[in-house]
Amino acid sequence: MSAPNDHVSSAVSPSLSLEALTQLLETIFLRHGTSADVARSLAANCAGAERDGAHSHGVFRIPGYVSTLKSGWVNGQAVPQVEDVAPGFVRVDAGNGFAQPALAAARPLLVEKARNAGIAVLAIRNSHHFAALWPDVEPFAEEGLVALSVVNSMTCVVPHGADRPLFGTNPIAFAAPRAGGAPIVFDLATSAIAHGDVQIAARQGERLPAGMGVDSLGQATQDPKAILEGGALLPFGGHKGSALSMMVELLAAALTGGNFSFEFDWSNHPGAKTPWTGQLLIVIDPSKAAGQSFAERSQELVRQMHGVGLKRLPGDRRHLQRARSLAEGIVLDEQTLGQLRELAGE
Ligand SMILES: NC(=O)C1=CN([C@@H]2O[C@H](COP(=O)(O)OP(=O)(O)OC[C@H]3O[C@@H](n4cnc5c(N)ncnc54)[C@H](OP(=O)(O)O)[C@@H]3O)[C@@H](O)[C@H]2O)C=CC1
Ligand SMILES: O=C(O)C1=NCCCC1
Repeated sequence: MSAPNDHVSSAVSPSLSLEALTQLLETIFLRHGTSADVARSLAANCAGAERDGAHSHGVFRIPGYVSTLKSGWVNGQAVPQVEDVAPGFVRVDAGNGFAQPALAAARPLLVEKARNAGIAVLAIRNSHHFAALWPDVEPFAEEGLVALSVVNSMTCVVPHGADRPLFGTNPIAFAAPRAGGAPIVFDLATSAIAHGDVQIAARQGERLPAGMGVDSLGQATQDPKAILEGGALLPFGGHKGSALSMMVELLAAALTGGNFSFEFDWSNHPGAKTPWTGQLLIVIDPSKAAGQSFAERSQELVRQMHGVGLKRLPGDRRHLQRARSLAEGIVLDEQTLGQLRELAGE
């Protein structure tokens, strides 16, 4: 097992420690006009995704962040405005900035309210979310809380039974504490495949499994380029995923005051990639619930699932990859690392 090194190329593939990758990404964000707070927040998020092998939302996203910042579509210096509106409700206007700093700004108040009232809602609007959603919920479960979050994105998914795209890929993430183990966490796009994975498949010249999307004529296709160039994605699970995607539009946009996935127009900002929408979080303090300890019950459920033959829980793959990355370093190919260094001005 080799030790993680800091920006040192090896004969095989270069690997970076989490700290070195985070620092490199922070430099990129700062260099492209974000405030120090925003740079720190986005770099930690993106490096954490890469560490966990969440490649569709790791360093793959950096050129998109940079082109978006350059286009003027997003305010990298935005200071989120947190409003305490009710005993169980916090609102944030992200000021056309990124969603992660808005969550960070509202987090202490949200947790205080959830612990006092048993439940609290955070409604973020006027925000851009270009990342994986699990980093937004996992930390709540690590401190004993249950968290659910939804965010809508940009029109690229055809609602079940319709013939043109309207919804975003609209992920749902959930985290719950578990006694004696990592929290239970899942995070899934409500589309049959995340848009990022379609882009990666197109770049690598791979075909997609059947049932993921349609071409510009509405015909089923397994060609990722046909989906990206005038085509669209399908929801997962037909009418069921479509209903969940609709729910995400309602909660992340209508309830927060953010844009629906079809409402914003970025055509005057060439290079803009980040959806300008909203995000909702619901945080529950399970110590207020009836019965035995929630975390013990979570663990009992997992035990029973393993008892019926389950080998992999959602989150298991990430945790395995996390342990590997922390021990051996985060492996990036030469070309990607070179591109990151260039963006960092190194
Ligand atoms: N910001 C935005 O607007 C958007 C962000 N996204 C992000 O894209 C990412 C990828 O989404 P998606 O492609 O749907 O995710 P996946 O389909 O890869 O995984 C969805 C969930 O299922 C788990 N899982 C996958 N395979 C198995 C299995 N065989 N057995 C048990 N559990 C399994 C995963 O756990 P594990 O992670 O451990 O594999 C994960 O929690 C998400 O992080 C999402 O937030 C997507 C759309 C829009
Ligand atoms: O992968 C996706 O789908 C998306 N990720 C970031 C925001 C846009 C949609």
